[in-house]
Amino acid sequence: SIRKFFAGGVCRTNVQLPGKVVVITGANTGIGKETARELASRGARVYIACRDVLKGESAASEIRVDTKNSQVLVRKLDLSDTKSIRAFAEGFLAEEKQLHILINNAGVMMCPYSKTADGFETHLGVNHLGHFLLTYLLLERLKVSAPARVVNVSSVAHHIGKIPFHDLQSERRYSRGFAYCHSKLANVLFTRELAKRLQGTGVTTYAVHPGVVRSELVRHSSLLCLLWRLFSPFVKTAREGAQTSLHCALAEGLEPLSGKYFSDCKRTWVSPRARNNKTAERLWNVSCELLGIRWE
Ligand SMILES: NC(=O)C1=CN([C@@H]2O[C@H](COP(=O)(O)OP(=O)(O)OC[C@H]3O[C@@H](n4cnc5c(N)ncnc54)[C@H](OP(=O)(O)O)[C@@H]3O)[C@@H](O)[C@H]2O)C=CC1
Ligand SMILES: CC1=C(/C=C/C(C)=C/C=C/C(C)=C/C=O)C(C)(C)CCC1
Repeated sequence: SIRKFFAGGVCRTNVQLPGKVVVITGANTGIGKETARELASRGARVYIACRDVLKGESAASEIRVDTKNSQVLVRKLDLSDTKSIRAFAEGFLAEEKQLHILINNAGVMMCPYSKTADGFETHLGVNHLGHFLLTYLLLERLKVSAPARVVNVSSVAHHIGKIPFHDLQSERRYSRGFAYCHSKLANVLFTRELAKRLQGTGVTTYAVHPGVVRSELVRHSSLLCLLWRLFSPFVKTAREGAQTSLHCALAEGLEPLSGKYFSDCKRTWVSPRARNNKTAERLWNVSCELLGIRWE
């Protein structure tokens, strides 16, 4: 019963997905892979968008066998390179007329200071800007497929994040823990602003905290690796961690809660900074400037 308590909320909807198209970033492992497995088992065509196609293929073949759904496809997407994001989107748009569910799941945590191919600090570049650009490029397909949903996997860590507009690339000061928290706050603010701009389109969006989950996310921190192992009965499995993403992607009647943040399959409070419309709008504008896009 202790395990059951820590396993958290469960996605209880029976919605089936024949004919539906799903893209999940970082679905070769961890929470993303389990999300992909469940959506494939419900009959969707699932695109595993990942930076390492070999790892993606190994996850996909396991899911195909497990779910008896042959429509699990792997495509290259490196969120640390806008050229790769554009190439992925171009390929996808040529291949698919519809997109019903986009799950922005991939993430990095506490990596040593580095920059993406476009000169963005890696947490900001991969966790926020990469998904921001991907969503922008796929948005028309989501709109024509409405009702459609965008799920952004954030974290409870957003509570200690803030958006350092004066030093967005952390060039003056870098803390790998805080850089992660800032990027997860950016996910919540992006969700909030996106929901506002998508009103009336039939596309809705949700931010998610999956729980504390056993996965490869802690790979850059030996302390967290140790903590995760020591407290393993209290840490969710990846399947348990996928439940809130699945709930936000599938549950009926969630549309009025577009832009909100969920944990354990329930709407949950966000930090005051994550409720600031001015910050959300400013982050939106700065993100467009950095990426060289016009997104009204
Ligand atoms: N685990 C936890 O306790 C928590 C996780 N989260 C969030 O959940 C999400 C999933 O994380 P989780 O499954 O735990 O972690 P994992 O590390 O197991 O999975 C992360 C995925 O993101 C991919 N990824 C990393 N960088 C890039 C990139 N540049 N381009 C494309 N894909 C990339 C990884 O690919 P590769 O395998 O090639 O490295 C991997 O597929 C993240 O957004 C994370 O912030 C939030 C709160 C807690
Ligand atoms: C205190 C404590 C824990 C540590 C929790 C931590 C450190 C959570 C970090 C969450 C992160 C990094 C989220 C990522 O987005 C455990 C191991 C659950 C066991 C119970 C006691």
